[in-house]
Amino acid sequence: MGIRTGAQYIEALKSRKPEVWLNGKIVENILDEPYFKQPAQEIAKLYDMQHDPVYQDDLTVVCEETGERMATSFLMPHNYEDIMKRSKAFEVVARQTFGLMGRTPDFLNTVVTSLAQNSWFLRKYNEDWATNIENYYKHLRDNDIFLTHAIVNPQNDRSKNSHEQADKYTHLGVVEERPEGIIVRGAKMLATLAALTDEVIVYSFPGFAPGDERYALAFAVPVDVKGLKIICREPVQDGTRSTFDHPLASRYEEMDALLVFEDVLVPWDKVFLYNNVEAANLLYPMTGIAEQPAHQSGVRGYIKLKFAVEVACKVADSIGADQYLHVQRDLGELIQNTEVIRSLLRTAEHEYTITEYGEARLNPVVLETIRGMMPDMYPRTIEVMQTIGAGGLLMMPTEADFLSDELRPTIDRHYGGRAGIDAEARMKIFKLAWDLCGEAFGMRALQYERYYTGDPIRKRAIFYNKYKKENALDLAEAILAKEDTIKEPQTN
Ligand SMILES: Cc1cc2nc3c(=O)[nH]c(=O)nc-3n(C[C@H](O)[C@H](O)[C@H](O)COP(=O)(O)OP(=O)(O)OC[C@H]3O[C@@H](n4cnc5c(N)ncnc54)[C@H](O)[C@@H]3O)c2cc1C
Ligand SMILES: Nc1c(O)cccc1C(=O)O
Repeated sequence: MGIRTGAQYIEALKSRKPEVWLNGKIVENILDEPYFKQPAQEIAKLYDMQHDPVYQDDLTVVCEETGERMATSFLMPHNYEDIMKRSKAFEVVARQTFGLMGRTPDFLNTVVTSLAQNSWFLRKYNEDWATNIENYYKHLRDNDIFLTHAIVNPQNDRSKNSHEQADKYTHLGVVEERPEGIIVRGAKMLATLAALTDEVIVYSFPGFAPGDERYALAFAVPVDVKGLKIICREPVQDGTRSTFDHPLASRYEEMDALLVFEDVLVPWDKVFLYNNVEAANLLYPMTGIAEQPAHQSGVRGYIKLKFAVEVACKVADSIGADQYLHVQRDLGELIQNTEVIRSLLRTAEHEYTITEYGEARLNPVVLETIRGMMPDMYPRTIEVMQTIGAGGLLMMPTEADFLSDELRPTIDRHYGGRAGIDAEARMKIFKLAWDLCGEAFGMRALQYERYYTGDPIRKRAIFYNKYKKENALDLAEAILAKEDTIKEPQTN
């Protein structure tokens, strides 16, 4: 089939009936539901862009195996050129949604591409797991499937491992083996966009202990598989809000969901890992899924940060507040933050290495530095936006007010900004800002940057411990040892 169009993506959505729960009811038709309509169109647009001559050479490449075009995010990176092709594709996608949709198809394409490129790891444990992930990659690539994922156990009792929870199947685990596959039961979170995807892949971040064998698994199923409940969180928009009043929330809602598997059959050929605590703990660090998706996340996060910083600058400029020294200082800080992330991305890409299996990987220390800094930089941007917009963020007439002939002259008189910024121009900027820094939509977007890659506190601690192990702190050691000449660092 090759690359899909937006219409083909929408047709596939229509052809399925996943069990999606929203506000206490099962959604009969996803696309009739106002909450999902616009976000589905945003995804469809990305599929259409793959066919647009303006974007096609960035978003797609010709697959060496099939001779057909495939999404660039399915390209297995072998050299710097591949890295930069992927980087450009990530950026083109991110710009279309201002980085606000984190789980566009390219994200999980990179996850599965990385797993398949590193199937040697699974093959060490089980030949079938390796073959299964290789075939699954081809299935996604050749049919341009949109995937969601659920890799975290729900927060039931974080002080206990999965096998110690109150119920054996609070967390997702295997109930029994059958000739045709495994039966799985229990919950996983936090499947972003699940209702709008074709299939779901399940695996886990490390953290399994002996006794957790039944929970140590990885597999994929269609989202409409029998027994799968997709329970959506409360929406941040109702699908009918004005695009004037909520330019972002009305378009880029990425609905998150808890997935509850009630005795779902996973066929053997879709099982990628099972009943093996060691393999489950090593999957993340050994298969490139700690690095390759971080490239997409880094590029997307950079675009989102840059966008939010630009909005903060517009807010300040529109009311003349950027004439004040402290506002200039804060905005200067935000702009420098975006430059730090941009520079780190280029460094991570430039300082790539080739693994013994021929995979090109970005510098992991630099990637992890981006992941460590974004949970501080993005909230800081939002904080600055809130403090510059101040009370004005709450003093905004609605689109309906603007449309009132009686009220409009008053609005025009009292809601304008500095010279040259009329009421409508200022309100458009402030409404954009409020979607980012006040609305539930913006708070979810902030929570995403804090947590999408895991708990930032533990991630920084892991980073420190690994850094300490791998670096000799040789400058400090040299002075402590009173060396006359300082040795040059070893390069590898
Ligand atoms: C908007 C959004 C979208 C997301 N999308 C997806 C998605 O599509 N797919 C997906 O699989 N995941 C997704 N994630 C989930 C994400 O992977 C998790 O939120 C993330 O891994 C953090 O885990 P947690 O939320 O369970 O927090 P927890 O790990 O429960 O942490 C909660 C608090 O408890 C502390 N804590 C908990 N356990 C420990 C411990 N062992 N040691 C020390 N401190 C501890 C933490 O420091 C933290 O302060 C998304 C998250 C968000 C916010
Ligand atoms: N956040 C991630 C995810 O959801 C899947 C795979 C990798 C990551 C990551 O940030 O490393």
